[in-house]
Amino acid sequence: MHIQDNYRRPLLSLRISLTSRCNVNCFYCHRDGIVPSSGEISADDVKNICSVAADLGVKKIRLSGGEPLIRSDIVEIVEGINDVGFRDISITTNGTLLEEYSGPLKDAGLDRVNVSFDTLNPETYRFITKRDYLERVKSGIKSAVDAGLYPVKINMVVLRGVNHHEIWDMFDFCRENGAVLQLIELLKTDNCPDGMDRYHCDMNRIEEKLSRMADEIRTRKFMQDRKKYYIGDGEVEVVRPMDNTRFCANCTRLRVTPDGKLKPCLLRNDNLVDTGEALRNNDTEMLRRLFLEAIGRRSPYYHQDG
Ligand SMILES: Nc1nc2c(ncn2[C@@H]2O[C@H](COP(=O)(O)OP(=O)(O)OP(=O)(O)O)[C@@H](O)[C@H]2O)c(=O)[nH]1
Ligand SMILES: C[S@@+](CC[C@H](N)C(=O)[O-])C[C@H]1O[C@@H](n2cnc3c(N)ncnc32)[C@H](O)[C@@H]1O
Ligand code: SF4
Ligand code: SF4
Repeated sequence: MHIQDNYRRPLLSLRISLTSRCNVNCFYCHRDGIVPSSGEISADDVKNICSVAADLGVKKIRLSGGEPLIRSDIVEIVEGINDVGFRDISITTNGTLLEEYSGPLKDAGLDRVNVSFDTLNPETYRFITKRDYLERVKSGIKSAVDAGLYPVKINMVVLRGVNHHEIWDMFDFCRENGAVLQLIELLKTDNCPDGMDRYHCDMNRIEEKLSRMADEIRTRKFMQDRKKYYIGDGEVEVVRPMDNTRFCANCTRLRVTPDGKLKPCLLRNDNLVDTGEALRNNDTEMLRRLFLEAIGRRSPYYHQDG
């Protein structure tokens, strides 16, 4: 049984932001739409939240942030989630600490990772992240593939004038390393700094080219109707959330902030549901009620008449 929201969208997936902290500083970062906070829920809290989510029909857990791998208890967190039992446990990471963690995370029950990696050029990498970790990320990606995390997806935010000309090099890099390329449209949120418009890239032209080259195109129904292009032995997925009513109409996610608030939508912070008291009192019934409240507050951010 899946609980549906008021727009008949089932709740299938929970995205937990484990921290607002990060060890790099990407200039475009929306931090998963989260207002930074210093509080971080414990590994036990994460497990309790996931138990209630599983009871309500959630099948997939995604850990994100900030940078989730800077949590020193990240392996314990994944073990706890794995004990509850889900079809799919994944992490979105910048990959800088992945070489150290791929094996332990796989052993703890992690299924897969998405690694944010926008460029193969060291200068461009430094321009985007303000750090020199490009080689570390490459090693991290290889270690994830070697550890058997599958699929390993490479998240490339397409930035006009910065990396848009690198798409095919990234596609080759992914093919050579057994990863899937995920092209992401730059999203402007309240969290993003000003002046981002000049980096926004028209994804239509990219998708037209992918369509011409693809041997097969598939649509991910319960994943916001995203398109997947199969080209030779490679695979490219395109994520286009901006002003995309179909994307929101097929949204099946609820989020959790680092300080334990349920967040019905990436792009809103005015309808959060605080679970602090329920977590402190270990009150599963109350936590369940709060989940239902948050599900009731879910609504498509971009919609036909708005
Ligand atoms: N508007 C919007 N954008 C999202 C949402 N979830 C993810 N995104 C965007 O999608 C990009 C990739 O997110 P990931 O955390 O790698 O996960 P994913 O691609 O959604 O998940 P999988 O394809 O299952 O691996 C991010 O850059 C976000 O900007 C969402 O719920 N709403
Ligand atoms: C906020 S990060 C958190 C997890 C981790 N630190 C990482 O970078 O993968 C999650 C994803 O959001 C993407 N992202 C961040 N800001 C974005 C923006 N303005 N538009 C589109 N995607 C963005 C990142 O590239 C990354 O793939
Ligand atoms: S690594 Fe992730 S959280 Fe950190 S700044 Fe980059 S996109 Fe944001
Ligand atoms: S409703 Fe739209 S913007 Fe909000 S989380 Fe879902 S897909 Fe993202």
